[in-house]
Amino acid sequence: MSKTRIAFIGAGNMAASLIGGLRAKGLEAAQIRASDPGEETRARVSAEHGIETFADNAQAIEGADVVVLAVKPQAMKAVCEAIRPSLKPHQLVVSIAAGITCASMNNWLGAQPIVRCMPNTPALLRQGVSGLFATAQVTAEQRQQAQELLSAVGIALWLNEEQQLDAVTAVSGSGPAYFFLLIEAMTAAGVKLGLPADIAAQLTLQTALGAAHMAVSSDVDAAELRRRVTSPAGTTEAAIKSFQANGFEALVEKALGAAAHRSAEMAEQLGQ
Ligand SMILES: NC(=O)C1=CN([C@@H]2O[C@H](COP(=O)(O)OP(=O)(O)OC[C@H]3O[C@@H](n4cnc5c(N)ncnc54)[C@H](OP(=O)(O)O)[C@@H]3O)[C@@H](O)[C@H]2O)C=CC1
Ligand SMILES: O=C(O)[C@@H]1CCC=N1
Repeated sequence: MSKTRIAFIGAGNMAASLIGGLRAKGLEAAQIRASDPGEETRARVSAEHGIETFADNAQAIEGADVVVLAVKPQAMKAVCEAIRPSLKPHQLVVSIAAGITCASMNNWLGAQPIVRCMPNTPALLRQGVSGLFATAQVTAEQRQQAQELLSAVGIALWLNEEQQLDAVTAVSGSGPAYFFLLIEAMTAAGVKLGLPADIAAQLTLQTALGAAHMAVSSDVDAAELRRRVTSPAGTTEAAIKSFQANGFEALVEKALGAAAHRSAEMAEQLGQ
């Protein structure tokens, strides 16, 4: 990765997180370029990361080893078709767009080596996790380049089946939003139980942080950690029983199913 040149098409939230991670990992500013139609976006990314930015996608990809497609799924077809004449066969295309298949991208781009992946927003703090899938055209060196790109902002996990990216999107791509929803709901419940809002928020946030640290660093699983909090006939048991009587696990399964279904549906709707 030390000499790899990377071009980002789209310089929004996820691209900025990835660029920040790469710069923190020691990539030179000159190795990274980005293009975006927004003048303010370009100025912000340039100022924050010292990289060159372009309004023209074709200019950004000139000389790049890796081209990262970081635009909204709805913009992918037009972006791919527009850059097709400028791409060289050896350039690796890495897509982070939700619900856009490699087959669709190959239709729009031609027979380009493609890695499709699904990162998440904690990438901003280099605490992200990504699932990655490579097409058959991707060389071992390009696989390594994609691995290093995504592991600059967290953990990178390879998948053997592209379809599994729908599940990755449901679990970790969208996942931060579920934890934020739980934080919102616990804070609101704490307030209803009589706590000042700032105290309820601090209690909830530090509990989320502490629990996540424990779950990551402990040598026992989450079920055992939960058991250790749950005293027989105590307060936790009362809460867990209430969650489960109201179908908590089924609710989570249904919600993640809806996200995975939407990912597959987007592939159908946007992939033509
Ligand atoms: N946000 C998340 O949690 C995650 C997002 N993703 C995926 O990452 C991708 C980007 O998402 P995110 O960063 O949140 O979105 P953003 O909207 O923040 O970033 C996309 C950027 O692309 C720009 N853009 C639009 N059209 C073009 C074009 N033709 N050429 C170049 N740039 C263009 C947009 O400009 P403008 O705003 O002016 O249109 C915008 O600045 C999406 O495909 C999403 O599915 C993946 C994992 C997690
Ligand atoms: O909501 C979305 O579609 C994107 C993909 C995963 C997170 N955000």
